[in-house]
Amino acid sequence: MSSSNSTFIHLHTLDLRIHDSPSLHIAHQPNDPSTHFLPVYIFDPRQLDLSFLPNSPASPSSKGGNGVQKEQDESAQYGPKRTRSSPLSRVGGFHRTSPYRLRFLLEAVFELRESYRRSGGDMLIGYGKPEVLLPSLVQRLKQDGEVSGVWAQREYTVEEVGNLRRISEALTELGIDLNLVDSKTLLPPAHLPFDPSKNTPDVYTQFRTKVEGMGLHLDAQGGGMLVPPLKTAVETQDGGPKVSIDKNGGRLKPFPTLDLGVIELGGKQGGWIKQGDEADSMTGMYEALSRPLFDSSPLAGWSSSVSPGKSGKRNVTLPPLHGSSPIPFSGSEKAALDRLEDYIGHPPSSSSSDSDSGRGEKGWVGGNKARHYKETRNGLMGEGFSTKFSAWLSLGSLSPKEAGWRIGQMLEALGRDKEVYKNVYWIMFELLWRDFFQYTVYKYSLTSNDDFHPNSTLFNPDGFSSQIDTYPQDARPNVEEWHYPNLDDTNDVGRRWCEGLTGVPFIDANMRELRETGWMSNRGRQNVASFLTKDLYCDWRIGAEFFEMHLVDYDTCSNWGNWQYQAGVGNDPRSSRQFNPLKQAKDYDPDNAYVRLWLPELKDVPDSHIQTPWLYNDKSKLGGYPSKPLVELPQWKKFYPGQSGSKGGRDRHRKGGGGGGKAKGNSGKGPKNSREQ
Ligand SMILES: Cc1cc2nc3c(=O)[nH]c(=O)nc-3n(C[C@H](O)[C@H](O)[C@H](O)COP(=O)(O)OP(=O)(O)OC[C@H]3O[C@@H](n4cnc5c(N)ncnc54)[C@H](O)[C@@H]3O)c2cc1C
Repeated sequence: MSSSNSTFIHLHTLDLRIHDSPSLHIAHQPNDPSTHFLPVYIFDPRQLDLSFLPNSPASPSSKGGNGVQKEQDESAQYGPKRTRSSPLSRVGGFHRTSPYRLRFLLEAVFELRESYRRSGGDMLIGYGKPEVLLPSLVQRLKQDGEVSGVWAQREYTVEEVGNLRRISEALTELGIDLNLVDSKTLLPPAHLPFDPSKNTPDVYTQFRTKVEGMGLHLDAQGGGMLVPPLKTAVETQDGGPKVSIDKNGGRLKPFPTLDLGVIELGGKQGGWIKQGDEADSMTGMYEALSRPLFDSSPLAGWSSSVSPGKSGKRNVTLPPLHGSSPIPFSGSEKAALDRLEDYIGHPPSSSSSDSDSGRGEKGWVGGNKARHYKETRNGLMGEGFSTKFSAWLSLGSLSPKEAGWRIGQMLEALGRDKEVYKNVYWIMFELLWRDFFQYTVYKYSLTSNDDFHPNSTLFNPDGFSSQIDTYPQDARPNVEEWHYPNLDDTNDVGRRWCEGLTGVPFIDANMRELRETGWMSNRGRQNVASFLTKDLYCDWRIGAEFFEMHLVDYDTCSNWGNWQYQAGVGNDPRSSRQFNPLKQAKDYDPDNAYVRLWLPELKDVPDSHIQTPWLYNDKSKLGGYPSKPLVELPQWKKFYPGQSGSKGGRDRHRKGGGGGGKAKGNSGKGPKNSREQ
């Protein structure tokens, strides 16, 4: 590179996409001085055990979640200015990333590199602490030219903000700025009608009312609630998105020439992936990063579809998806955009034949699933009952603005049909929940100067409740009375919950599905969280960490925020939220298909007793399933076989679209119901 070269570096973190990319947009403005565009992704030892990659920092060995583990170093403490140093969770000692989560991440990362390559550029992949790797890269680039700046997505959570801050400090020493862009939420912080760091309402309905007050009309100048996504990519015919910008002749600025071999990193600090390295492919990287996962399998093990065979040989291909997975998708940006198309559809293009939708309806193409979303969203089985956008949103391979804008377009096109409007708008309603949790966490983690809040409470047992008063403190659970699970004890109720062995089939089926597929429906999540915290009275953080390990859509704000909400230590406006698993099974698994799918050992138990096997006389038919539930509550009795609330003579309900049980519990409740999630 000549000294007139200037490189724009974008550090990809949870923004694994090229569509709606502020960095691509900024780097290609006429006034931007950079001559080259260098995207980077770095696997971080705080998320993944990197021990099997060359020159890697050794990670603390995992207990695999077999005992409550408190890390001894200061990183174990939750609080300002502290971060963790290990890829294990703090309370349960679980791996933070399961093989399925890893698969989804690798697909997103490596496919992103393909998108850059398809566009004439490339992406650098490294492993180690970004605050160590990035400065060494900058120093190397500065030998031959300039670095115009390093850019990354703004985050709102203590750990991620701490990481960005360390990067910023290291770069400042080299005279380089770390610039942050807002690409994480549907509604960017500067667009909100309040200062999110101080005034995010504590109750969802108030949050929603304020933002909806801006109007849903799609205003290209950003006058309405929604902000138009940036047009930085187009779909190609040959299998994926490609960078396309309205400046620079539509072309991506070139990738700089780099000799990675000469970038100096201290011993055991990680490295950059070079062409031909074993880890220079999805499967190669999977092999290195999954080894520690199989070397210490967690409580209840990994999915039977990914576990090493009996010979002990590891799986060296990407783990195959479970045959009944409700999320049979890749983590790539292309898969995200395909899903958006499949679920929502698109406006007719004037040039193509789809100006008439083919459904006898002008103005919109496709979107059949979205048209029924509100009716199906409480389903449990199949891919179609809900959008599944969360998995791509969590990694940023789908832009929330892109999704929201497309939904807004559909509403504009079809809004006169009240039924369609109600169904489609409910997706927006849910996306706003996501923003609500992002900004709640922001408010209670960071101040308006982006300093750490002195009392960050996202991960503490009493959650936000020490700071907010959505309902009286004396109606909150007493944290002192909680059971702190001993996961080494096979009889511990917290452990039995993790293993899907509580003896309550509706709960256990959901927990088995989570382990087997990396997914659980929203209905299931609410139920198992309520059961752990309200029925078993366990520390909710075990549940949040177990979810973090397994969920392919794990998102810090949505996960920990929802867990607090369910546990009664968050910003739920209602104190009495407790799900009755038998009523829930009756309403949402009316023909028992869900429980039968995930608890095959109960195959010989008749329908009359499959949700209450402890009441079945012939215990020999339980196939090893617990013969007694861990708890039995009086309010369940109404739903026992033969009782007034039970299914009686096999009352079969019609199935909703996409294979999900039609949500009975919800019908008739419009978006005015603030508590509905
Ligand atoms: C205990 C618990 C833990 C959860 N952990 C996570 C998590 O780690 N990551 C995550 O993305 N969601 C989490 N959720 C929220 C919700 O369950 C999922 O977002 C939803 O099930 C994802 O499926 P979907 O994309 O098909 O959602 P859809 O029903 O299609 O909704 C569309 C989008 O709205 C957003 N959304 C919907 N419900 C919620 C909600 N309650 N909170 C925040 N956003 C919401 C999601 O982005 C989702 O993709 C959790 C909920 C509970 C009760």
